[in-house]
Amino acid sequence: MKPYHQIPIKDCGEPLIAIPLSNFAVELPHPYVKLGAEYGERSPYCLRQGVVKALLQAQFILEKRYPHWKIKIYDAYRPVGVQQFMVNYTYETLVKSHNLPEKQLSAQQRQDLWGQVYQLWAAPSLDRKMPPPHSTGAAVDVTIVNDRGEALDMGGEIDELSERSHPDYYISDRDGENQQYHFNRQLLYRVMTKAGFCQHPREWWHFSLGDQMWAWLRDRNQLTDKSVQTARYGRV
Ligand SMILES: C[C@@H](N)C(=O)N[C@H](C)C(=O)O
Ligand SMILES: [Zn+2]
Repeated sequence: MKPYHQIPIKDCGEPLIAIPLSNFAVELPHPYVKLGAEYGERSPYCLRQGVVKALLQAQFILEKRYPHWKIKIYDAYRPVGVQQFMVNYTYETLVKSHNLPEKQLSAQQRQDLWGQVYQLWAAPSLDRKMPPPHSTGAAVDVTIVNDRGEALDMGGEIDELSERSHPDYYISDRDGENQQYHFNRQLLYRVMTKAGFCQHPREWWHFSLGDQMWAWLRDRNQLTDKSVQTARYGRV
């Protein structure tokens, strides 16, 4: 259980709608579909109506300052089944990277590896009081591409299991290249938060609006008067 799971959810009932992809850049084919994840009848490129509106606002803010630059959508809606698939996939990839058959791992080694997985991924819980953020249609993983269609270098990859995923990893670096990574991350942070999103404290690419994490972060960062915040989006 994460601290944000204490936040009560009062779902506002807004529908999941297709993201108007022509306004953005998109990672295609979808990275998790490529790995074999099954989405059923819903596309990964949909979000709650209010979240799509905010994402369009973020795109507007970006292109006002940088004409023809685009927010690039890596992932959006994710059913709990896909969350489970990605959690398992990440664990199996970690095991392989240790060059050991899973059966030979000690209980401690297994526990450590699962700990690393859950540093990055939310638990694939079916409990309606603690939905994985992407299963609410309120979370989106994004980066930025410039007017030549090139992704800005953020000094780390989306979904990277490392310290470099921390949004402020390069903050105190005065070295030229690392400073540029921090600048690029700051640009993404600014356009998304100006549109109302909150950023995951450990992942430079993950933003959400209206889910439990968002309500908890707003409370923590004192962005609201109310001491008890409520999430407006639960599991779809
Ligand atoms: C791992 C990344 N793609 C992500 O979305 N992480 C958050 C915490 C999640 O799993 O909801
Ligand atoms: Zn995410």
